[in-house]
Amino acid sequence: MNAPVSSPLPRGLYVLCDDTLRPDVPLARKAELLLAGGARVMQLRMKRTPLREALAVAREVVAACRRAGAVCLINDRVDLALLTGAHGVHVGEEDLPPEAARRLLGPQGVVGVTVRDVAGARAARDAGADYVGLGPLFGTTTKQVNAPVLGLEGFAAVVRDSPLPVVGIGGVTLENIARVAAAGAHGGAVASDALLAADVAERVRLLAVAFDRGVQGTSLADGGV
Ligand SMILES: Cc1ncc(COP(=O)(O)OP(=O)(O)O)c(N)n1
Ligand SMILES: Cc1ncsc1CCOP(=O)(O)O
Ligand SMILES: [Mg+2]
Repeated sequence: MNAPVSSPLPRGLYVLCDDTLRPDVPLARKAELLLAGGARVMQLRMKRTPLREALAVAREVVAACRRAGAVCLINDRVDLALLTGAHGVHVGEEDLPPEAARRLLGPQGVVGVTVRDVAGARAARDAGADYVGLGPLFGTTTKQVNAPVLGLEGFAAVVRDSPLPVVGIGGVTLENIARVAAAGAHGGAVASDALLAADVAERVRLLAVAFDRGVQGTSLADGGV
């Protein structure tokens, strides 16, 4: 068990503003709805947006996040993060390595890295990452992931020994996010459960409250406040 670590990322709900879900809705509108629901951490995940359009969209979304006081991370692209003044990036094994992301962003930039286990989390720490994204926690259709589903117990086991704050991802929903928080997650990353909701802003509100309730559940069980 590692000692608690401080993080540039606020603990709580972590939303993905994703271009593969509801492609009929512009990303800037999705970001507006997610922020209206009180999102504090947003990752802009553009998998099918042409690069020049992605740059323009990222400029809009980063500005909206900054106005709302939310942290904005760009998925995959360190260049877009630098050009738009985003707070940081999230990178996985098909992206620039975390050492390179850190070098380009400098000490203040937030670097998140996808990992599958404790060894990955330690390597991410050594590479200068601020947090790790760990999944898939549950089944998901948003991304085809070539790794086994961890489930809550597998997730909690990695969290216990991770030297970095852990954001859980993959199939996180309103139904399970409190348990993800209670398992020790620093963040619960949600894409489809928020973006496919009839009322996106209201769903974000409920998800954030449920995560916080899960955190409190843990501290109560630990004899805390
Ligand atoms: C918080 C968080 N964790 C993991 C991922 C997955 O990143 P990656 O493995 O690079 O896959 P893509 O999202 O790029 O398809 C993530 N995006 N966010
Ligand atoms: C990007 C990513 N990486 C692992 S699962 C996933 C998608 C998460 O989306 P959802 O919240 O809809 O399961
Ligand atoms: Mg990636």
